[in-house]
Amino acid sequence: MSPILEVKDLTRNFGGLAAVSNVNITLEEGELIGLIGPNGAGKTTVFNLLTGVYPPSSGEIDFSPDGEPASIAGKKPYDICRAGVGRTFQNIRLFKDLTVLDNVVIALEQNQTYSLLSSFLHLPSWAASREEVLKSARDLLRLMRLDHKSFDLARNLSYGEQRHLEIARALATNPRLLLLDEPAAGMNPAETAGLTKLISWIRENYHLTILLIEHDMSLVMSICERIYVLDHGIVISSGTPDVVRHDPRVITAYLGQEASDV
Ligand SMILES: Nc1ncnc2c1ncn2[C@@H]1O[C@H](COP(=O)(O)OP(=O)(O)OP(=O)(O)O)[C@@H](O)[C@H]1O
Repeated sequence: MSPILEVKDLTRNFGGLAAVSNVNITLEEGELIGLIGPNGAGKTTVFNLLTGVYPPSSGEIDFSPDGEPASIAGKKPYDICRAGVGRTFQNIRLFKDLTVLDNVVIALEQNQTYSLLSSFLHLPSWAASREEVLKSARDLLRLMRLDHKSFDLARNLSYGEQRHLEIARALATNPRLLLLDEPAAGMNPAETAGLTKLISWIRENYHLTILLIEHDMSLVMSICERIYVLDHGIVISSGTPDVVRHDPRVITAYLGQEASDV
């Protein structure tokens, strides 16, 4: 059985800067893995390469949702999403002037196959599928504890709630691999503790593989089975939280930042 994701010698240059350099990452199906590193280490660039925001300068990305590896390097974001890679963003990206419910409905509808004509004519096939979409949207909002906010505008949610809504939207695309970019950013310790439990629960119940960028070390160390550490675009360490936490290269990389957190 192939790993669900195999990143091989992935490199991305911006002008003279190697933002990501010969990165190798392997994710087995069902794993919950952390990607950490100081500011500017290249973490979000890795996500942008995995989701087609940028093509790699070189290297390969094999995604195997059904055991058969297929290259997704350089593919368009929409195609990668349809293949089964969902993500959230460090800078929250919601339709802020739409309701919470509509934000999820739109994400769900990306996977719907009814024709434009049936939707225009409101045919029974469209109505049935619309009912299904609304039910799934409500289920996802309940799961993310946002059902009581369904008809609020997304812009009126708290920061933590907006992050929950982003996860609901990512789940709505029916991913096999979920990439979470700083899901706890801006949350208070109680919200972070709740989110930590929720991420584990989602992984189990949606049979997902999760790759997580996070600066909150308590979250990363408590739920990730393995961690990759990037610095200046290079993987400087990888292994269990215990191995990474005690790796002198990791401690050195974080010196000058909040190293004592690691
Ligand atoms: N589109 C771009 N054009 C030019 N440089 C870029 C671009 N995107 C990222 N970079 C540079 O690549 C390097 C890695 O950035 P990236 O955002 O991936 O780091 P990061 O580890 O996610 O940082 P942070 O933890 O601060 O979010 C940085 O030096 C950044 O300025």
